[in-house]
Amino acid sequence: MTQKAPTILSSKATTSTADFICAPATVAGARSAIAVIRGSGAPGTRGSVFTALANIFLTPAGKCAAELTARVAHYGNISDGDEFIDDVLFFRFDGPASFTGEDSFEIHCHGNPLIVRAILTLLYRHGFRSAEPGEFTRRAYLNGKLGLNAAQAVAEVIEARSQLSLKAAHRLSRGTFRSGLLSLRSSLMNLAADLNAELDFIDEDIAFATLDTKLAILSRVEGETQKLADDAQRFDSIRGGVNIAIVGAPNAGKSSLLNRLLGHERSIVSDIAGTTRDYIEAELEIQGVNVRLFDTAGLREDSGDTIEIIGIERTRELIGRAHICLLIADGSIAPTELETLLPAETPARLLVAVNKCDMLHAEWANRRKDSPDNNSVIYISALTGEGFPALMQAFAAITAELAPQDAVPLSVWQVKLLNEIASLMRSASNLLRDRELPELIAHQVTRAIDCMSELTGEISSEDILGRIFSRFCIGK
Ligand SMILES: Nc1nc2c(c(=O)[nH]1)N(C=O)[C@@H](CNc1ccc(C(=O)N[C@@H](CCC(=O)O)C(=O)O)cc1)CN2
Ligand SMILES: Nc1nc2c(ncn2[C@@H]2O[C@H](COP(=O)(O)OP(=O)(O)OP(=O)(O)O)[C@@H](O)[C@H]2O)c(=O)[nH]1
Ligand SMILES: [Mg+2]
Repeated sequence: MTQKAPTILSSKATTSTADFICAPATVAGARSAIAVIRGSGAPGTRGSVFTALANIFLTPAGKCAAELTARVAHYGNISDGDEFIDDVLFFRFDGPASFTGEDSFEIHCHGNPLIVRAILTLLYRHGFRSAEPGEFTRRAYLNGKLGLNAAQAVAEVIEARSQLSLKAAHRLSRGTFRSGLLSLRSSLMNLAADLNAELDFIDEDIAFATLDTKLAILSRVEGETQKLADDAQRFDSIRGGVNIAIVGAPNAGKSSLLNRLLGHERSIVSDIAGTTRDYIEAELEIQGVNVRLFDTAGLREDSGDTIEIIGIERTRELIGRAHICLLIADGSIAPTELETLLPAETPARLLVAVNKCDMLHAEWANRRKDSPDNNSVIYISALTGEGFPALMQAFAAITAELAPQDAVPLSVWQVKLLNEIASLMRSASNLLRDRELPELIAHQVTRAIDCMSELTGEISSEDILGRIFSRFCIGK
């Protein structure tokens, strides 16, 4: 499980890795059956984390942490001198066979914040300090227990709000992103070696790889890094959820639709046109995707009501932020031109649903006969639920396009590096075609190799580590 420890440029770490750290690993401040406190630290002149616990934890047989076997649950008491604090389960992990790679332990106590507080206070008095956010995972990374991408993925796994995000996080931790980049990097390294060799034999005019071979490598790296960057950006836009704005003429059944999707009466429904004034937001999961639904004020051009006009303005704003604009037509009345109600320029994908198909107007019925349900128009009834499976399928099809299948969650700095590599590849290709000096081309290639090492965490800096691990919660 252990890999080569990374190279960290600049050693200005904000916190010392020699410290003994501790933190709650479960939600702090909440009551639960059990709470977990973890601690970690490498042994040094003042002994190990286990000897530091000597006056805190004892088993009924009178054994202290330093005398216990690793990786076994030990029952015992935590006490502060004569004062009993809690009876707990204690786990000891001996470095390097631990999550952090250091000597570490877990205390599983009763899940009361008062007890957690008391145990932490006791640990602080016995040589531990509170861990920084992400410090356990940071240590695991520094000790070569996980790659940087896998460490990043830990935060994503905890943060994921949908199955979609969870899957993307798993892809990041499984290392396909990393191994893909390492393979691209090794082909660039071969290319750089060739270019440098050409430099050495420049007078003899020996080419080590043909121009086409070199261009093919550059183009492959460009294509793949650009795709990774684009996919990550597309994924990022729906990470917080896919926004679906339900819009349409007043009384079309927008609120009824929201309520049916949610399975409860969230929005007020009435036969009075203009019932919904301000938009209403609700969250749900559709086929593994986190969706934010917005029920909006009906759009009409001739409203004289000041509040309704403000509501309509807000609807238009919302459409501008939506991924999907679900336009609801009232199927019980003759079709009217609805698209004119929408803002002309919107990045949102348009999906039209004709509601009230349980009492379809003759003209709609004729249209339906001519062109039955298709990907752009779906007939539904918010009253009976007819057409909802087709609606769900249409949502799923659009989100599948919005969310690339093999995307991984990346940070802004990583997307920037990927874009930089792609652009270096383009300029290197141009230099090659212009028969420029190999050293100029080698320079671009070398820079791209460095970018790749940063992306996979082979090389890192305190700055990058700070950015990654500060996003974690304490205790992770
Ligand atoms: N109680 C508890 N549950 C947990 C964790 C934890 O730290 N404690 N984890 C923490 O995030 C996750 C599991 N991840 C872990 C990863 C590595 C090791 C570990 O001890 N690794 C050793 C031995 C591996 C082995 O036995 O093969 C090693 O890498 O050498 C432990 C947990 C999720 N569940
Ligand atoms: N028959 C039938 N009636 C429906 C259907 N959906 C909604 N209605 C009725 O249509 C009326 C308007 O429904 P709402 O959900 O309030 O419509 P809305 O689009 O939110 O209206 P505003 O908020 O005013 O813009 C109510 O009387 C609903 O009961 C449907 O599928 N079939
Ligand atoms: Mg409404």
